[in-house]
Amino acid sequence: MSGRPQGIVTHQPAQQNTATSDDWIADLIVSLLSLVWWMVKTAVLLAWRFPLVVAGLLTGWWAYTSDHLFLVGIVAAVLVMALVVWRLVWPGSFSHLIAQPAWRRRKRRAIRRNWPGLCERVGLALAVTDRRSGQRESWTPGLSRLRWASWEHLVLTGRVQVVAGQTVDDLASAAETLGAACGAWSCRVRKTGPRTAVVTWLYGDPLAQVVTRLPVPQVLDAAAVPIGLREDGQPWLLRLAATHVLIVGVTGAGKGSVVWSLLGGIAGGIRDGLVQVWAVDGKAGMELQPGRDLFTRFETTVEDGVQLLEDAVVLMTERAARMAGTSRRHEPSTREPLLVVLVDEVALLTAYTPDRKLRDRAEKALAAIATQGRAPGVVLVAALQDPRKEVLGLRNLFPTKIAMRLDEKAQVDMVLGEGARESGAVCHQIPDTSPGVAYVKVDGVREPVRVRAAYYDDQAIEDLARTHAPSKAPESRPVFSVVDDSHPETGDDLRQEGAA
Ligand SMILES: Nc1ncnc2c1ncn2[C@@H]1O[C@H](COP(=O)(O)OP(=O)(O)OP(=O)(O)O)[C@@H](O)[C@H]1O
Repeated sequence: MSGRPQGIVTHQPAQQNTATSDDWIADLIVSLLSLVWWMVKTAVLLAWRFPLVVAGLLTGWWAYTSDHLFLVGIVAAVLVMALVVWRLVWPGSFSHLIAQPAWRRRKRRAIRRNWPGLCERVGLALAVTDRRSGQRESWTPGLSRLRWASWEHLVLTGRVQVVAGQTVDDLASAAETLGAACGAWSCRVRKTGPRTAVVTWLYGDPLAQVVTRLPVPQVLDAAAVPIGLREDGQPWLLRLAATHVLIVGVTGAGKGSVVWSLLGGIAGGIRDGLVQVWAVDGKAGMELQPGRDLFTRFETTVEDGVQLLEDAVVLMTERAARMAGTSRRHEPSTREPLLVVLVDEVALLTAYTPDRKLRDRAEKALAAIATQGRAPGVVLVAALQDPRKEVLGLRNLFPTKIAMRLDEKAQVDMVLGEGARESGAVCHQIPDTSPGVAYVKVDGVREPVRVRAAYYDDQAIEDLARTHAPSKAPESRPVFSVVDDSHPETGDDLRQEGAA
């Protein structure tokens, strides 16, 4: 019994020796391949991260081995001198083509590389205990798609996914600290999903300069009217279709520039008869008079202004009755144009006029338009200085709110809604040297957006009115008749009260 196993045993060492030598060769090949792979990877990484240093070293090596050291030295010295001269004589183009791209690359790389550390420092790291090992680990939100959204305005954006156990609100609360930690003057967080957000770092302020007048769109797009610039350097496009717009700001805040930019943005539609603007300027026409030719109706007294609002309600009611059962969405046409009811300093109608009956009629007509005007294409655009409730009780009926410079920080939430100031809308901190700057809050979108309206000077307004006045052809005007008897509670009601 014991002999056979012995034979086997004596054979085994020979088998083991072959296997060991095979393993040894395989290990060596694997190690060599790993080494080569590591060297290639490191070389590519170094060339990618430090292209100039690697190019310099390679050139130096080549010059040394091929006896061209002197020649290369001369070329290098000439290059350095050329750069110095460029920097001194044409600092603008040097900064634009050399310094800024290098700075942008460094900045982006630094944030990407230091992201976990940055998150830890601003309180965005979550300590988690590993279930198997029992060890404490630090989890930080993931960062991807980090890129410069605007080179000109130095806007860097990245997609951030918070870790399970965090919310986008946690990220938003850390935005200011995160911005400062990254050396940005401002940082915004825009939620894009339950756990994802786009983070925007602003290294420059595109709104610091006056925004020049935008080209007038020749084709009406009431869903995206160009008004100016957003702080991320993108155009500020305002939805006018199916909404109402409230513009609030102290005197001199630049409400006029929002109004004129808006009129400029729809001027193509006004000229083509697709939009009608009925304007009320209770300050005897002082503000809106230069654009008189753009308006189908223009009233300059409180009494006439209130009448205009009531007429708009009649038109709205008629149109709604016509649309009932056929269409739920108004499409602007020359027969049924989008009606923009523009009221400058709406408080003159609702609060400051001593005639109580007139105030009530104004409130009632404004409330009717604000609650029922969107579907039949009657849009209210109102400008206001004082946002208190007793001045304009129905400010919450405006889905789009634009808050410009305000006196007190409590007024921010008053205009834009609860939590707007916490979300970064610091209207009370807008300097009086930046007229036209505002925060826009649209219902359904969490974060207010900082913007600046383009500036229209008197000449620009005059040109706009001259070149885009609506055609006087009778067929381009909507039929405006007394309201149908079947809807007495809205149109007739108001009309009778108005006449009283
Ligand atoms: N977007 C803008 N860019 C640069 N300057 C502007 C802008 N908007 C307004 N301004 C300047 O600020 C001044 C005040 O603007 P504006 O009259 O529009 O303010 P407002 O809010 O309408 O004031 P008020 O309520 O007293 O009428 C203007 O004379 C103009 O010079």
